[in-house]
Amino acid sequence: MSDETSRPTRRPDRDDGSDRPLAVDTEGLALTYADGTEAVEDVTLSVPSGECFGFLGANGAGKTTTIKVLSTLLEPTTGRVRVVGRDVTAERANVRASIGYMAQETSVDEELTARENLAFACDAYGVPTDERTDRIAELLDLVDLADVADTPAGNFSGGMKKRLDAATALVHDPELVFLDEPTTGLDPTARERLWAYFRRINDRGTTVFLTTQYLEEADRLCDRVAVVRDGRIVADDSPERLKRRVGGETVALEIDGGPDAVESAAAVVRESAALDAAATGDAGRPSDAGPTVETTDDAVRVTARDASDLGPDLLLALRDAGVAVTGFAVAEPTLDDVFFAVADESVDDLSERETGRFDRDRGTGQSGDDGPEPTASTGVDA
Ligand SMILES: Nc1ncnc2c1ncn2[C@@H]1O[C@H](COP(=O)(O)OP(=O)(O)OP(=O)(O)O)[C@@H](O)[C@H]1O
Repeated sequence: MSDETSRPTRRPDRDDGSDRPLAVDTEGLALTYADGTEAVEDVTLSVPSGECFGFLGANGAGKTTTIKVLSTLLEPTTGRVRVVGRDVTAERANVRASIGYMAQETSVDEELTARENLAFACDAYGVPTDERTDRIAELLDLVDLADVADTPAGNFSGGMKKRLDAATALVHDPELVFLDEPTTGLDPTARERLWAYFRRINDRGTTVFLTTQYLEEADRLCDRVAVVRDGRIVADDSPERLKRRVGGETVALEIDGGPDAVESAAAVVRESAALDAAATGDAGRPSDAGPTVETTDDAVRVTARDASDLGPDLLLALRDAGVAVTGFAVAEPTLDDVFFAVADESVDDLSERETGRFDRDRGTGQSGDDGPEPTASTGVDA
């Protein structure tokens, strides 16, 4: 992928005739800890090979517990859990050989150099001796640490340690890598760099399963995201489609002449045929409720699904009514809107299964090609 700033819509392994198994395939995954905490209650997911998948949730939602089950560190209490086509309980060793796991806490040995850390990981994963030198050199290049290969990791910045950690998880060339909140605590520049490496890893064909609290991270990196709340999936779709369904777009029409002129313009907008047509879309969800028209001191703001499509017709209606529009801007929804909507307990579920649009055989929703470009959003510390 060439663009380092936003994730183009990609549809890996959907219609390419590939017979690779789903990278992650769970049905009703649940895990209750020994003290009775029901950390994960019902997680049903299918992640196709090659996807960059984001698993979002607030603190305590069940992300790490789920990832530990998927990476065979914890046994599920109930449910069917298959990873790279194998059952995580019955075929644990085979699953382990095919996956990499980057934990939340950095696990590099600070006494060892970057190269020695990777050599140690090669030992641990049983990488054939004759492949090690090339593999280590390739990974040091991948994460941009070749120049400091022989420097002790204790001298590295937090971002460099994370990059080394990511490389360590890849020494055995796994089909699938789990990254558990990989950029937590890093500054924006280090985070940005790490994203570039994750893209490279994914672009080489490794499936990426990423947990994060940073919505921008999911937006920028992931083909698809699921949001977990209280151990259950409450949304599952491409970032573009989730944003469109939850947030709606807002068109701001700037009007000269003060509040009275703005109110007159709002009346024209409310009476317009364009708004009437938009109001007859799908109903029943917050995003699908009809368009809303609000006013500020100097603008009329129209929020609706595909509000940008309404813009030209609204401009025409205002021109025909003799209203001067001095500015026009479209604000796109963000993943924050999705997150806050599903964090709000009054919105039960935005998953594709519930809306009937999820096609489990394809493993994802339909293309979001016509969706808005991903926009930057802030982290959530809920
Ligand atoms: N070993 C444990 N024993 C008992 N309860 C646990 C244990 N580990 C986690 N929990 C609880 O399980 C729930 C889910 O925790 P988990 O760590 O999976 O969430 P998370 O989404 O990864 O959160 P965070 O972002 O804070 O890491 C929480 O209520 C947590 O307190």
